[in-house]
Amino acid sequence: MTTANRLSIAVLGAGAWGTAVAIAAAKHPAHHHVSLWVRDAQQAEQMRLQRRNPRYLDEVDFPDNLCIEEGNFSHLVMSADLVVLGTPVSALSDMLQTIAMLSPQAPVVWLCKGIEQTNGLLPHEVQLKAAPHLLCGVLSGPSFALEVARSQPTALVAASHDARVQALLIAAFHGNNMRVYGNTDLVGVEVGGAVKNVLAIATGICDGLDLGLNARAALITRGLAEMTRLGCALGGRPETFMGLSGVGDLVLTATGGLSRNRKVGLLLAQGQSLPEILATLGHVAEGVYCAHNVVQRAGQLGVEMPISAAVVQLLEGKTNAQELVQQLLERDPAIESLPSPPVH
Ligand SMILES: NC(=O)C1=CN([C@@H]2O[C@H](COP(=O)(O)OP(=O)(O)OC[C@H]3O[C@@H](n4cnc5c(N)ncnc54)[C@H](O)[C@@H]3O)[C@@H](O)[C@H]2O)C=CC1
Ligand SMILES: O=C(CO)COP(=O)(O)O
Repeated sequence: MTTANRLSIAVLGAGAWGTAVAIAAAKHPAHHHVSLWVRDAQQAEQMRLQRRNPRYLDEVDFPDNLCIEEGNFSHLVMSADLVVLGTPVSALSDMLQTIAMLSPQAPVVWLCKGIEQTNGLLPHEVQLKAAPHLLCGVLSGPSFALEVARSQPTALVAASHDARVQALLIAAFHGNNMRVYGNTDLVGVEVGGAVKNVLAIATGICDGLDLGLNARAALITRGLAEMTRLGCALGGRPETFMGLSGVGDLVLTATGGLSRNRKVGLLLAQGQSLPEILATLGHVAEGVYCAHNVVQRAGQLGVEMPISAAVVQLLEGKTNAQELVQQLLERDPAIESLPSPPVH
């Protein structure tokens, strides 16, 4: 740390969320020094000239203490008090390996929400495989990039097994219009972040077919039961799914007009093909890439996830939106099984 409260923060990856998080850190009352590393040199040049990100959040100006960087990011990682990875899940393994080589002691947190497509690992499992000795954590919770960039009130979860990483995340982001809550349940927080994306595709389909608000509430509630079952089977704590990274992010993403995953569902319901949708979306919709792995991991653990399984069938072109709804409605009657509340 450079002074008592002022941190040097390197945000690697300048998509919508990396950019918004960099803006939030730079606007923090401690006036952190923030470097936002951009992979694409042309985009970096535009951002430096315009002092905003014309590709993703073009209405929000960068504070003066936010520097745009490109090229080799070694110096940024080696001089940072905190490294924030703003890239999608697909880039996590490579980024962590590179950082571990550059600065094995660097505290690193990721922002991505999903499961790695190639081997079905949650982000912290990717880290354990790729760079097991790094000090790590995840920042998650209900947070649309545009609202964070505009400094609208937001509450997040900083999850890490390491109290120093939690404290750094709180020092970096808690303040002004952002509240950051500590948590040690990495599994629960990451399962929430991954599964809510799949469920947001489902509610997008529901709303795209105009099935009504009753249907949407049912999908969210039964979706939360799916998320909780999988998360607990993987070792997460049931109460985490009642928190910001569970029901909080599920409600936001499943109902909010700014969600890309929900948009995928809306467009699928209108009859567009997945390749068409992905070609025009302009952002990563992690639910598309992790739905299969969510269902596969659930299957390995004997966990039933009918809504997520139906989304996978639709994404794989094995059913259409109307058939998917029929399939869910025709399931046998069941007892409403809910996870027991935690005993304190
Ligand atoms: N946009 C949002 O509101 C939120 C997004 N997230 C999560 O954050 C992650 C990133 O999302 P967005 O920024 O919205 O995606 P985005 O689609 O807006 O941007 C992704 C960025 O990552 C860059 N990128 C991809 N691979 C890279 C690599 N190997 N090295 C460097 N840069 C690379 C791309 O060039 C692009 O700029 C996703 O996992 C998403 O689920 C989490 C919370 C909120
Ligand atoms: O994670 C998010 C909000 O918390 C963003 O969701 P989408 O990726 O669906 O836009």
